[in-house]
Amino acid sequence: MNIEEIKKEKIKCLEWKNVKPWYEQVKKSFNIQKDNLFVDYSDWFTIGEKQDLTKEEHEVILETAKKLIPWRKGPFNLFGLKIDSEWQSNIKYNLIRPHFNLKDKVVADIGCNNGYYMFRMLEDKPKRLIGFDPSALTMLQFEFINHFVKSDIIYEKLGVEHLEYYNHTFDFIFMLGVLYHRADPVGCLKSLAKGLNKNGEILIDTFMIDGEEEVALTPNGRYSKIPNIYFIPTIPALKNWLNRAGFEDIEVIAITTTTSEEQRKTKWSFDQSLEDFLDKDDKTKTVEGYPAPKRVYIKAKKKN
Ligand SMILES: Nc1ncnc2c1ncn2[C@@H]1O[C@H](C[S@+](CC[C@H]([NH3+])C(=O)[O-])CC(=O)[O-])[C@@H](O)[C@H]1O
Repeated sequence: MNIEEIKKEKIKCLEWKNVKPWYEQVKKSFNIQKDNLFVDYSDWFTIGEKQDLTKEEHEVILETAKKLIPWRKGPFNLFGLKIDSEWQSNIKYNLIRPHFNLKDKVVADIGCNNGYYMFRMLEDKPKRLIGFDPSALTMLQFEFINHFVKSDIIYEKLGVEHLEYYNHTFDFIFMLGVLYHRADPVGCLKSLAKGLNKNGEILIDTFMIDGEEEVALTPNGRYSKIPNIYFIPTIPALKNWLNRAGFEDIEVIAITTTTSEEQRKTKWSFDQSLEDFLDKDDKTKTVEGYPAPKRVYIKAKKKN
């Protein structure tokens, strides 16, 4: 696989009929040049202050942010404009935060969406930070925000399937909320192992079901109205997958049930959110009758 050729091919999406209008709008925001902006790396990832911009510049920021709806991950505060995304991603970030130190490490965030976690990870001063995500919309959300942050984060419009062919390996790989989207989860975890340096580590989260049996739920069609969910394992089954993929020291760091505090409709998101995905009369079930979304967070090391 020639990764440079794939990258060139993928970037052509900026000319696609549905993507071009987003890109044209983002380019307008690139005309706003500001230096030494205030940055706050906390829950509302904040760049710049209201007084930094003229009225016309504020209008461009607002128009661009609106054009790039839905904002699934965040929240961001851009020159006082509060982009309150569907997910309060700060809840996930704060949960995983005590479990890593990225100082001087080469780090990847696979399925990085618009880069919210990567922007927050900058506080650790990693040696290099690279996000992989095949979505054009989230890439443009990232480029819009990063134009003002001016970080050296690299956003690759690539998927986890490209990781093992990338031009270098990583010390630490995050892959949050991606494994259930993969039809071959063990193969996907093997790609993570191939993408790691010796002694490399991963931190992942995925949907899980309760139980001690080594089994996985395979939804028939949609799960929580999401079309591409393939396997939802018990924790013992997930540990077997990780073991087969070449990981050891497998540590469960948290188990959570998604709440409507964490995922909800906002004016920056789609029309539907968690409350529409669960059974109206029984919030422990999805609309399809499956167990409601529960996530397990795992840290593991590559076997030597
Ligand atoms: N082949 C692929 N390879 C990598 N990423 C992909 C692929 N296909 C889709 N994606 C991307 O994976 C992300 C899944 S969301 C998790 C976001 C964040 N990590 C979070 O944990 O909040 C799911 C969720 O919200 O649970 C999206 O950004 C897709 O574009």
